[in-house]
Amino acid sequence: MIDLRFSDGELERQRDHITEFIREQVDAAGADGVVLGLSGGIDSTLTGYLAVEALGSENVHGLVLPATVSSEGNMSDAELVARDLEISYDVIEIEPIVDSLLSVYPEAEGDREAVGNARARVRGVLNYLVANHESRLVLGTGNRSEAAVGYFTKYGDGAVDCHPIGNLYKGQVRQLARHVGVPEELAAKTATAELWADQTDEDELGISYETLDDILATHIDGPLSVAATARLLEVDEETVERVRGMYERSGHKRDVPPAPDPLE
Ligand SMILES: NC(=O)c1ccc[n+]([C@@H]2O[C@H](COP(=O)([O-])OP(=O)(O)OC[C@H]3O[C@@H](n4cnc5c(N)ncnc54)[C@H](O)[C@@H]3O)[C@@H](O)[C@H]2O)c1
Ligand SMILES: Nc1ncnc2c1ncn2[C@@H]1O[C@H](COP(=O)(O)O)[C@@H](O)[C@H]1O
Ligand SMILES: O=P(O)(O)OP(=O)(O)O
Repeated sequence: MIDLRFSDGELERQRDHITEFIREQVDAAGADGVVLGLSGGIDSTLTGYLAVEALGSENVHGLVLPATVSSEGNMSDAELVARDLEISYDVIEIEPIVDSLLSVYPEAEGDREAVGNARARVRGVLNYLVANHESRLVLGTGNRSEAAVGYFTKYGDGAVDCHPIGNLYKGQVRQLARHVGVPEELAAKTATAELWADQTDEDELGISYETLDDILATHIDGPLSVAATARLLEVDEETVERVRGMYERSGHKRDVPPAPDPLE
C-alpha cells in the first residue's frame, strides 16, 4: 500500500483551494448560492462543510431526499449535518415520483439497477428545480475515485454544475473531512450509494477504496505499468487490469456526449 495522505499544510491548502473554487464557480455564473443533496454520507457532508466555509450558510440550500431504501440513520445524519451547518434544507420523499415513473413504464418494475439509477436521476431533477427557482448552482459531491471508475449515475448524481471534491481520492475525502471538523462517526462511515437495500460501494465495486485509490494514483493517474503497480502494491495483476477496465469502460460518463463532425 502507498500513503496518499496529505500533510497538515497540504490539507489547509486543499481547503483554501476548494473553497476558492466554489466561490469562483458561483461568482462566474452570477448565481445566488448553491444547492446540494445531503445523504448523510461523507462526500456530501464534506462538500456541505466546504460550501458553507466558501459562501456562508445563508447561501447553501440542502436537500434531503429519502427513498424507501434509504436508512433512517443516514437520513437523520443528513438532517443533523444541515442543522449543524445552519443551512436551510427541505426533506422531500422521492418514492412517489419513482412510482409515478414506473406507473407509466411498468416494464422496469423490479429492475434493481434501472430503478436505483432512476432514484438518483429523480434527485438530480429536484436539485435543478430548486437551483432554477433560486438562481443557484448545483454542487456535485463526487470524488476522484468514483469518477475514475464511473461509480455514479450518468445524469443522476453526475448531473451537476461542478465537482468541488472531484480532485480528491476517497481516502483523502475522509482525511480532509476530519481536518475541517466533520464528526468522526460521519468521517468513518461505510460508503453506500443507497440506490437499493444493503448496497455498499466496496461490495459492488469488488475492491476496497484503499486498494482502488492506490491503483488509481499509481497506474491510472500515475506512470507505472500494470505489472509494476501490482508488484508495488502487492496485488494481483488481474485486480489492476480490472480497475483499468472500469476506467476505460466509463469514459463515456466523464466526456461530453459526442456528435458527428459537421460535413464540409
Ligand atoms: N457514488 C455513488 O455511490 C453512486 C451513486 C449513484 C450510482 N452509483 C453506482 O453507479 C452505477 C450506475 O450504473 P450504470 O453505470 O450501469 O448506469 P448509468 O445509467 O450511470 O450508465 C449506463 C448508461 O450509460 C450509457 N452507456 C453505456 N455505455 C456507453 C458507451 N460506451 N458510450 C455511451 N454511452 C454509454 C447507456 O445509456 C447506459 O444505459 C451503479 O453501480 C450504481 O450503484 C454509485
Ligand atoms: N437520500 C439522499 N438525499 C439527498 N441527496 C442524496 C441522497 N442520496 C444520495 N444523494 C446525493 O447523491 C450523491 C451521491 O450519492 P451516493 O450516496 O454516493 O450514491 C450524494 O453525495 C448526495 O449528494
Ligand atoms: O456521496 P455520499 O455523501 O452519500 O457519501 P458516500 O458515497 O460515502 O456514502
